[in-house]
Amino acid sequence: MILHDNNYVIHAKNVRKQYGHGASSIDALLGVDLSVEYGQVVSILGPNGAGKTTLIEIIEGLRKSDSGSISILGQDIADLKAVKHLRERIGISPQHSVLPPLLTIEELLTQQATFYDKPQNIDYLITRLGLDDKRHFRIGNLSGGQQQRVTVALALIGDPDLIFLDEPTSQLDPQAKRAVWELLDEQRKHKCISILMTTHQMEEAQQCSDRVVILDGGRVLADDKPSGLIAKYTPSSVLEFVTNMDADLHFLPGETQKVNHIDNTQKVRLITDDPNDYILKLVEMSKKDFFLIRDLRVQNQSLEDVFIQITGREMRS
Ligand SMILES: Nc1ncnc2c1ncn2[C@@H]1O[C@H](COP(=O)(O)OP(=O)(O)OP(=O)(O)O)[C@@H](O)[C@H]1O
Repeated sequence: MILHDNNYVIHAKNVRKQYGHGASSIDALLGVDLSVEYGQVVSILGPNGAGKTTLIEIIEGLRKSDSGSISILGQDIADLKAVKHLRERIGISPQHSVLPPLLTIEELLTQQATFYDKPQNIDYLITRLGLDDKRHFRIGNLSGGQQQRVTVALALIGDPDLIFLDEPTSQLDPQAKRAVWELLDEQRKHKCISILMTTHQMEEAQQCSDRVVILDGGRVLADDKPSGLIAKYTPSSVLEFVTNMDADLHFLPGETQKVNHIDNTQKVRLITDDPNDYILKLVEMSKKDFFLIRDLRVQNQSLEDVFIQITGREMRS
């Protein structure tokens, strides 16, 4: 089946993949649908073994699916002739890549740039990825995190329209992660690039994506904007404050948690759909009697909570 859906830069339908045969076979993908609109960043979020790399590499054309149909940039990937000319428009940062250990960063990027008509500026990529002081280092002498940033540079060097990133920041410290995401954001602002990435970092998926696809056991369990997932699966907020031990808290529901502190105060924690109602009441109470309120805060639930809600377990388990 040929898909030419102009709204989607990626359109995958009913993708299936089994590894091996018989009793020891593994169903890695059990009929996955996934679409990415032009200009979107979509994250595939899931625990180890969920099928993320299998899915992204099938879409990239690096692995073969057993069945299903996939189009990228409007071309059916089964049509090898048609997709050949798309190579220049696609950038790939694989999870495991073998880089030439004897070349320096500058030599590798300069060499790769010659494969493209309009490559990006090498100095710009090196600087924005925080690799200035390593540009003349051989790749084999770089740390895992530095090599990972080189892989991101290689994905961007051809100035692609569509980028695939398989766990692009898994080995990076917070500062390097920020550098990668600021660079990708900058690229998005100036060009209409689309990104499909895999991650098992909730925070990254929540902050960086227009949409999150939660994959587990080879199935898509949820697919929505991060805020949409949180609103759908965890509508409640957490209200927390510290108050004196003898504060009159009769207006709070029975399931409110209270933890005593040694300084004669208690931390109160309440899950509620209407934190504002309780905040107004607390303000009112604090005016009447001796009623301390300190460290009052309302926290929205996170994608971590969504994952637990959907799968019944934490990501790391
Ligand atoms: N080449 C392969 N041969 C056999 N089984 C494989 C192969 N590649 C992956 N699998 C199996 O398929 C399932 C999905 O693996 P995949 O690597 O796609 O998951 P993942 O979500 O990317 O995991 P991780 O977060 O650990 O990278 C796993 O059970 C894995 O063991």
